[in-house]
Amino acid sequence: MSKKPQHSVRVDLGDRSYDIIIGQNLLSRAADFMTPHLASKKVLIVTDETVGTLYRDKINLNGLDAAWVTVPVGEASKSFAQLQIVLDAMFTHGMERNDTIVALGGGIVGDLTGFAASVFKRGCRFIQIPTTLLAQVDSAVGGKTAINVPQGKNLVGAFYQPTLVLADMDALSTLPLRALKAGYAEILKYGLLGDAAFFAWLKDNGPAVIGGDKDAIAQAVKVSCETKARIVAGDERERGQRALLNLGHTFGHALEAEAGYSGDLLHGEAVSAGMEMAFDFSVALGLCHSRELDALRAHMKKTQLVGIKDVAPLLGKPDALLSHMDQDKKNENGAITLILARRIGEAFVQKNTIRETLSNYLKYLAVEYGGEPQGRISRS
Ligand SMILES: NC(=O)c1ccc[n+]([C@@H]2O[C@H](COP(=O)([O-])OP(=O)(O)OC[C@H]3O[C@@H](n4cnc5c(N)ncnc54)[C@H](O)[C@@H]3O)[C@@H](O)[C@H]2O)c1
Ligand SMILES: O=C(O)C(=O)C[C@@H](O)[C@H](O)[C@H](O)COP(=O)(O)O
Ligand SMILES: [Zn+2]
Repeated sequence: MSKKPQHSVRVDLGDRSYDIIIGQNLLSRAADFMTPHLASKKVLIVTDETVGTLYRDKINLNGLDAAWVTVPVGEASKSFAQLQIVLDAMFTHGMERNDTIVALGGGIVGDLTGFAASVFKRGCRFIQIPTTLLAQVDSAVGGKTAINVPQGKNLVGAFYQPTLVLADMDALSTLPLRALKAGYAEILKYGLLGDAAFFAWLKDNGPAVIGGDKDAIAQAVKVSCETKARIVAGDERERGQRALLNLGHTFGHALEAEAGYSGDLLHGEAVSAGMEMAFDFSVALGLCHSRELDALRAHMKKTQLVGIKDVAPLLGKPDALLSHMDQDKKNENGAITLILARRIGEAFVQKNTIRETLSNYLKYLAVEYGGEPQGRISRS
């Protein structure tokens, strides 16, 4: 048994409360951690091809009646087709409502598996074992589950909480730098939306997080999970403050749609560019001082995050971006809701965005950056 430090963060949701266990050497003890949360021995592990290859032999499932299903890598797996494959595997394994489906992988596996859990026999038990930085700090926590449809990102899904989250820091040692940076974007989000002191910490420690420093990563995961757990506990179904977690996402999801959900633009990359847009738009509206945007840009440069310039080829069609934003789940009465900022550490929910103003901003982006091959996101 490892003596290395281990944190536990509680997501307080009454009888659906659960713990996020953050530590090292957890996969090798997975059965021990999971067993108290199981009502039966039968589990189905959902993973993707990469994670399955790396971790199938490393996760300890001793004593459990475990079956596996593997989906292809990439955003295209958040689909009805892969949902059907996962559900078929659950039926084939003879699962009942009290049996447990386990997501072993990044946010794509987690979102798909959680949605399968929510609909299988009207809801079965569900455990998250996130293996990307993004999934450990964000997607495995809070119960948003979804697949994508042609109309847009995450538009078919459910709020459905896991009973346990096991975040093993050791899994991150195999993560490519690009995926670490994509996860870092969601960590940065917590500083930007409501925690200037955390942003200050990231200014000093962000490069270490991206560089793979285990202590820095553990601290960043802990603070991120604490923040997300607090926000979710206060507003599970995004009727108010939870929408702050969507900072950068209204723009970001539109960019992902324009990129065709291809590997050219990862979710975390779209979010970092989207957060820069949210601050830039806030400055343009006179809601935020330009020095805040400058500070964000300086940090994004230092940590080499994807920014507006990098997504230039996706900015050439402002009307298309606007129509993607029209499908956003935060919208009310036909008007777009955006998460904007007053300063670093203070974001707010802006309902009823004036359409013409947003359209003009997107047109400005198209003229200023659009179509120029300044960045590395390729035109597909
Ligand atoms: N539900 C939520 O609250 C929430 C929050 C944030 C993001 N998301 C969703 O999460 C998805 C993005 O998740 P992601 O960034 O984890 O992407 P991902 O699941 O595609 O994982 C990124 C890549 O890393 C690989 N990988 C995973 N773990 C690995 C490991 N330990 N070692 C080596 N390679 C590994 C995967 O195979 C994949 O190629 C998006 O669909 C996004 O919409 C959901
Ligand atoms: O948990 C939340 O709430 C979030 O918004 C977290 C986001 O990082 C995540 O990408 C989420 O899936 C986006 O939610 P959506 O409702 O815009 O699909
Ligand atoms: Zn996100």
